[in-house]
Amino acid sequence: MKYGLIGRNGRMGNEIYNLFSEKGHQLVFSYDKSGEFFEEKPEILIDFSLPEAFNKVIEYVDKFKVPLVIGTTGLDENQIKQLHEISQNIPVVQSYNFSIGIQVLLRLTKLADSLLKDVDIEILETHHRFKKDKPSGTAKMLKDVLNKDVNISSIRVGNVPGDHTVYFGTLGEVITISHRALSRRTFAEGVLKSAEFAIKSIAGFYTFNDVFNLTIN
Ligand SMILES: NC(=O)C1=CN([C@@H]2O[C@H](COP(=O)(O)OP(=O)(O)OC[C@H]3O[C@@H](n4cnc5c(N)ncnc54)[C@H](OP(=O)(O)O)[C@@H]3O)[C@@H](O)[C@H]2O)C=CC1
Ligand SMILES: O=C(O)C1=N[C@H](C(=O)O)C[C@H](O)C1
Repeated sequence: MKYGLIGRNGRMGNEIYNLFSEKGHQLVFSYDKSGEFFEEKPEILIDFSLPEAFNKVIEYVDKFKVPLVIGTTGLDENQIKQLHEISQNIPVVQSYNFSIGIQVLLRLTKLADSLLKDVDIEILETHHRFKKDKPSGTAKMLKDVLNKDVNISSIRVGNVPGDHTVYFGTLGEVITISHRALSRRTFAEGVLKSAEFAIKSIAGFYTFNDVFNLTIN
């Protein structure tokens, strides 16, 4: 596929570019703080940048009228609302985490919560020192599936790609459910699956859960 990448020069942009190149996909457009690269109209846009670039993302989606896969975290309510609005005309796949393992962690978290009574629940997320947002988007997704007021602790150390743990503590025992991304390649692989999914889909708002469901059914 011919794709466009917003945030091409970043850690994730680089990982996505390497994986997509290995698989024979061609970067024909990119946008970063340093400016724009344009070779031809892309068939799909991918955004892994920062919320500050969001207006440009919407502008480019409007211009190219192609599907969007967006992994940028720290988006506000209004930005999420805008993604829902544009999804009336194009397929949008949005997720704060594109790893398969986090899909499993979300399900395990929901299951543990449904089975335990009189339990204290805490979420801990650990990321590299360069991460700008806190708490992580994934921690917010975990809180959303629990659908209750759960405390999130955040640690920023070294070069950790992304660790998430949910603690369930009763007076007699503690269950911890953890996920560790070993590298950013795992996210890039999810992005590739999502791009292939989006290109074949009709307009609508999708998440990585929809992409994951296809891989297990
Ligand atoms: N959903 C998921 O699975 C994952 C999501 N993420 C999220 O992806 C995003 C990127 O992460 P990461 O690659 O580590 O971040 P980096 O800081 O390494 O990269 C950010 C990229 O965005 C560009 N950028 C930043 N601000 C602007 C702006 N105002 N206008 C245009 N371009 C801009 C930067 O351009 P320049 O280089 O020119 O400064 C850079 O290319 C983050 O939001 C992160 O939380 C990360 C991993 C997985
Ligand atoms: O910024 C990162 O690096 C990551 N961000 C995502 C998040 O905020 O949840 C996903 C992953 O943990 C890596």
